[in-house]
Amino acid sequence: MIRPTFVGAIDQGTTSSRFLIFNQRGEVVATHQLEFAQHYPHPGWHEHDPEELVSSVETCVDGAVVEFEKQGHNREQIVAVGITNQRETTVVWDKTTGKALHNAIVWTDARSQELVRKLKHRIGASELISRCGLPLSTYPSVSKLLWLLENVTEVKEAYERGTLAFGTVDSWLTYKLNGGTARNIHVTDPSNASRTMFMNLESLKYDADLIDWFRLDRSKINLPNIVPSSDTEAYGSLATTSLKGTKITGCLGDQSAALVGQKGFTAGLAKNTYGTGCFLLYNVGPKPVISTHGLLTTVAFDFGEGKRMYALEGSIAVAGSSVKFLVDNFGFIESSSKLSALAEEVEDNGGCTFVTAFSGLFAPYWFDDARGTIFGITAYTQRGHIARATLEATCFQTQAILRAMEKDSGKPLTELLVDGGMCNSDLIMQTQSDFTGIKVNRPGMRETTALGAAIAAGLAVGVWNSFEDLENVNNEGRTFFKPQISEQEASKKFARWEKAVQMSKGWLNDE
Ligand SMILES: Nc1ncnc2c1ncn2[C@@H]1O[C@H](COP(=O)(O)OP(=O)(O)O)[C@@H](O)[C@H]1O
Ligand SMILES: O=P(O)(O)OC[C@H](O)CO
Repeated sequence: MIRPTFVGAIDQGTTSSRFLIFNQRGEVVATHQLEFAQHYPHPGWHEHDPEELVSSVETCVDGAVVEFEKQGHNREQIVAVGITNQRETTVVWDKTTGKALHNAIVWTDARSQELVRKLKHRIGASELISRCGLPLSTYPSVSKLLWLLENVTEVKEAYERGTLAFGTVDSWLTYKLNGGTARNIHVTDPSNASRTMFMNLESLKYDADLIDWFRLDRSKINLPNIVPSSDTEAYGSLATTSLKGTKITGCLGDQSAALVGQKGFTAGLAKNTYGTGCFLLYNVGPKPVISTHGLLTTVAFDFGEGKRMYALEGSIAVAGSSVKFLVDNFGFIESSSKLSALAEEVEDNGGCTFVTAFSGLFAPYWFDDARGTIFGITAYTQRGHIARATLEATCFQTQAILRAMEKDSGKPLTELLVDGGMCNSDLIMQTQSDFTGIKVNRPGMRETTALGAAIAAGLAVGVWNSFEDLENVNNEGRTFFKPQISEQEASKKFARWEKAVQMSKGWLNDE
């Protein structure tokens, strides 16, 4: 009897780590998830403990394997593992000891604000985007690395010695899960490398001019080798956990993975993932398109010649984290899943608009001096109004991104594929459809990010041989949300949002 094969996916997100085991139909057969600590040492700072990221992943792998074997399967049926991860988050370690030299600086972290402002005055600053797809901001990894080099003695010393290793979370996990110094596997894929500002979007190689522009000495810093997102050798194999020996054959930044998991393989398809942040990726085809309206350009995935795609990206820094904020900081609700119920206690936002600019506003605004602001509070305001204004903030930013995307691509989008924690709320998805005036298409199986990583890994080892093999994967249980308000009403609401955005700008100017 031929035993079925399975693929594992490590999903290391901003709020939690997970390991999921998929069958060939793309169904989840076993899973384990673990939240880990968020560190906010100062306003605007956000860190993770790199060792905890690794141990949480290891615990998830072991937990899911136990569940898998309880079902009568054998761990050897898991033929490959893919990794997907929060992007930009920066880890530095010493390549001789394998020890992290600082906490990971998370993608949301705004501590490099001053440094970035100075860089913006350097000649050539405005041209960087045409080479690497990203504008200067606190968001990409480079600003975090430069801050570490300026402020942390151990990092500076390792740089001077030539032993400093830099990586995004995919590189760090691959390095550690391969056993660290024992194998010294230091790699990344183009979808992750395109978040650093070091990679040339056309060549998918490090760009010496970019590295020089940041005044970094390439000979003193160990950058991960950029290899395809799907590869049978480069990522090594698991040396720890109960899946010892299983090959890692896929790697994608989480937003790219979600696009792959939604089967957004062709130009014109777009997905929006409502996780801690919210990220809209629009597949623009095999050539990069540089935005002139506040969007980013990123490598969508690189599955080899003819299967390499780029995306325009609209990044929203705060989405699910605003819901978590109502839970953790204000105790408005006991858990995120209760947000919709609270919002449904009232009919509308009661005149409140919440600009959730906790660390400035990302696309398409890029205001680093804005901070979270609630407008329109009166004696009438109830908790339900704030809940509604909170969920609307993500939907309005998505609306702003779609408008920018239409201008850049020249084509209006007709359907938005959605996933991520917040998409579990019907109210949020209906609001999104109302605001944007387009159909929202939500899959039944919403672990699309992990599925994307599994697809990247599975394509390398022949679990699937082509995109056509995935035709029947994840089609079931879809829900469609269609606009229920007029275009005129949506525009009126949006104008109010834009006014609030402009009024939140400049809050930090005098600091
Ligand atoms: N039903 C829900 N309604 C609103 N927000 C939700 C709901 N379920 C989860 N969330 C939010 O989604 C986020 C988690 O989504 P997830 O996709 O797991 O994120 P990540 O990949 O960033 O770790 C949390 O910030 C949580 O507040
Ligand atoms: O953790 P998420 O899902 O919000 O994704 C984080 C992004 O990759 C940051 O760019």
